Order: sequence, then C-alpha cells, then structure tokens
Amino acid sequence: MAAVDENAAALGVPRKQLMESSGHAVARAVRDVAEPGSSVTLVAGRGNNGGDAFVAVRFLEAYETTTLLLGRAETIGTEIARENWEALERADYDVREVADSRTFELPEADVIVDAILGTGISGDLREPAATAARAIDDADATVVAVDVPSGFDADDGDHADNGVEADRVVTFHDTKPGLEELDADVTVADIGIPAAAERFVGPGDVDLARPIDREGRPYVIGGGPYTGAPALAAQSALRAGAELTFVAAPETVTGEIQGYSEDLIVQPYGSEVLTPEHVDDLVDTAEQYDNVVVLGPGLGTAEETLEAVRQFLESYTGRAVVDADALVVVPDVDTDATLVCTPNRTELERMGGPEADSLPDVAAEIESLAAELDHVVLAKGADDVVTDGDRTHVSRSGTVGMKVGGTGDTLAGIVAALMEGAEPLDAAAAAAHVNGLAGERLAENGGHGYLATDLLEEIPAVLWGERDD
Ligand SMILES: NC(=O)C1=CN([C@@H]2O[C@H](COP(=O)(O)OP(=O)(O)OC[C@H]3O[C@@H](n4cnc5c(N)ncnc54)[C@H](O)[C@@H]3O)[C@@H](O)[C@H]2O)[C@@H](O)CC1
Ligand SMILES: [K+]
Repeated sequence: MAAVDENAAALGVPRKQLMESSGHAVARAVRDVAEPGSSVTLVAGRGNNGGDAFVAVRFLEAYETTTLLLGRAETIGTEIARENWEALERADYDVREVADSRTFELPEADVIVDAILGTGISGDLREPAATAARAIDDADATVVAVDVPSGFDADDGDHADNGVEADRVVTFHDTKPGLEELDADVTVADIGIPAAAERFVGPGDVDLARPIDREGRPYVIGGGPYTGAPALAAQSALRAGAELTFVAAPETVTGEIQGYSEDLIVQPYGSEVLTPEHVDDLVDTAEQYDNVVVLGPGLGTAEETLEAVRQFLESYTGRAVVDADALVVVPDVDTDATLVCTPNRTELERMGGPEADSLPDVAAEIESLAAELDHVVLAKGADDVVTDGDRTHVSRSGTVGMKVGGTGDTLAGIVAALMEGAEPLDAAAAAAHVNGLAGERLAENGGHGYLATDLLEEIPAVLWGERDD
C-alpha cells in the first residue's frame, strides 16, 4: 500500500488528496450508521490514520462532533495530518488534545470513530492508545474504524489483544489480509488511487526492494563462449548492494572474466563449457551458502550445457535468476527452485510466450505463461512486463540506448541483488525500473551511445541517490 501510495504521488496524485478521499469515505460510513444530529466522537492518533478522521469531521457538519487527539498537536507525525488538524482548529470545530492518558475521558456518543492507528502500527498498543482503546471498547456506541481497527497489523493479519473491537471498518483502496476474518462489517472505499500506480513500476516499488544493508552473495553461473555477460551480471549485483559476487565459469575463461574486474571472485571448473559433470558441485555450493544464483549469462547453447542447466534446475531448491541461453530449458523442467526468468522477446517466444512488438499489449498472455510456469517472468522490451502469474507490473523506464548489448546482463545482476531482501516479484519489478532509470540518467548526459558497462556506475545513484519524494 505504501508503494502504491508513493507511485500515485509520483503520478501527480499526492497523499493529501488521498487523505481527503479517505476522510470523506469515513464520513459516509458514519452517515450510514447514524442519523443527522447524532453525536460522534473521533479518537485520533498522531499519524495519517488520525489525519483521515480530521478530514472526516469537515464532512460531518450535520452531526455533533468531538475530536480527541491522543497527544499534543505539535507532535503530530506528518505534515498532511497536521494541516488537517490545524484546519479544524482554525474553523472552530470542537477539538481537544489529550496530553495525559490518566485524565482521558471519552465523551458519550452514538458513534465513535477509531482513528488511533492504521497501517503504521507495530506491536501491542502503547499508551495513550491503550487507554483510549479500552474506553472505546467499554463505550455503548457504534464503533467505525478507519482503515483497520487500531491494533490490527495489516502486514500479517494479527490483531493486538488490547486493540479496538470495531463494528464497522472502512478500509481504503483494497482489502488488507486478515481483515475479513474479524467480526466486523468491512467496506473497501475507493480513494482515487489511479490504476497506473499499481500497474506501472514507480518509486514506491523501488522503496520496497531497496537494500538497507550490504548483504547477499549472488552466484553467477555463466561464461564459456562469452565472457562479458557473467562479468556484467556480477558487477551490477555489487552495484545494487551485494556484499560479494562469485562467478563460476569454465577454467578456459576465468582469467578473462577476472581481468575485467578485480571486484569479482571467480571460481573455475575444468572444461570449456558448462557440462553435467559440474552440476552437483555447483548445486552444493549454491545451497550451502544460500546464494541467489544467476544462471545463464554467456553459457552458450551447446547441447551438454543445456543438459547441465536442466540437471541444475532439477536438483536445485534455492532462488535463481534464469537468463539468456538457460531460459529455453525452463518450460520443460520440473524444479523446486524459486525462479525469476528474464527473457527478451525472442527468448519469451522460445519459452512458449507470445510474440509481440509491445509487451504490455500481451501482458495477459505473459501473465498466463508465468502462472503456468509457476515462476516470476520479467519479459524485457521497450517496456518490460513483470508478473508472477497473479500480479502484473509494467516498467516504462529506459531509453532506446538500452538496446545495446549487455543491459540484460546488468538487469539480471540487479534482480539477484534485490532478491536478497525482497520477494522475487518485487525484486524483479524494482530491478527492471532501476536498470532503465540508470539508462535514462546516461541519456540525459550523452544521448544513446552509452554502454552496459556505463550503466554499472549509475545503479547506486538510482537506488540510493537523491529522490524527489
Ligand atoms: N495510501 C495510503 O497509504 C493512505 C493512507 N492513509 C491513512 O494513513 C494510515 C497510515 O498512516 P501512518 O503510516 O501515519 O500510520 P498510523 O496512523 O497508523 O500511525 C503511526 C504512528 O503510530 C505510532 N505507533 C506505532 N505503533 C504503535 C503502538 N503499538 N502503540 C502506539 N503507537 C504506535 C507510531 O509511532 C507512529 O507515529 C492508513 O492506515 C490510512 O488510514 C490515508 O490517509 C490515505 C492514503
Ligand atoms: K484505526
């Protein structure tokens, strides 16, 4: 929800506008349960959940409202909630600050609006929220909860023992996991979030997947006929936050791969291309260290190599990004591994996917392919389609200069690095966006003549640099 919200802001629909819609929806729910002239007490916390209640007050002119803020106004946590509080103060509504939970008294009311805590909660209710929740539960009033009953954790569906028991819940945009199981009447209010905020990958998705630590050790299994591809994938993983990257490659090319970069750890195996005899060792290593594997860059299409890829996927049970020549094997293999497949348009077709000039036009077919494969598919084109067979995103970042060779390898490395901390679909969506934004940065300064190696240096700035939000 936070990601969608931030994407909406980037599309020009700021959170304050959404709060106005949320507050209006809360007021509508109050009108549904009580006649005009009834008394309504709104109990608000200092976050945006409280902000929704401040907005609702302005839509409840026909009622006797009293608004209690749990805490002092100067400690309201967000600017938009504070602005809405100040609007109430200036306009002479009955608003009261509760500075001390020991003196908390809940005015008699027909309806109580619970806006103490929303999705920003962690753990059981602390004071003064706990006292307020107890008073709400003891009161003989219809309780309307804003977004979730306070105490409910929308991430895992747990409800704190000392949380509010609501009669009605007005939740926003989409239902939250676990909400339906509560003994309350739940309605989902449309608050005007554009569908594009969910459809198109945006800054909110990058936020979701942004590594907060330096961790992860992607393991690139690639190289043989080509050497640049595995080196690019490994280097881009480092640029996207990985702590170390390993490249397992035929001994005939490890010197060359190492020669591109002193930052890589290169592990040779004894043949000219990947063959089945190396598979057990590679699987053991990857599983022992719980690496995210990048399987494919530069491996080539020798029959024995594709057989090795098949055997690898059959026995591997960890996480992997499958790219390039390795992709063709995926549809025929039975694997317990968690895969993100990153085909370009030709590889997509070879995997049984649709043929298309524009991937978003065939997003539904790509979604079906992902569902059938039971893996995440990140289909690469001018616009990328990223889907797990259930949810589907389109990444519109990038410029025509990205058609240069090697940008798919940098993408695979970024996906692997982000998968260390994020769910595969989230990692894939964010990686597609980041790779494209790195290209956009280069295009700003030098047209379309940049190289995949140039992308590497832009990745950190795109992931962690100054942002507009
Ligand atoms: N798209 C969105 O995300 C929108 C969200 N809106 C509202 O914003 C809410 C989320 O707002 P916030 O992120 O500001 O979070 P909350 O309003 O849920 O409150 C967060 C505050 O509660 C405190 N807190 C956390 N756990 C606590 C505990 N166990 N006991 C006592 N205090 C605790 C934190 O210190 C923090 O200050 C949503 O539930 C919804 O009501 C709407 O305004 C509009 C759109
Ligand atoms: K609430």
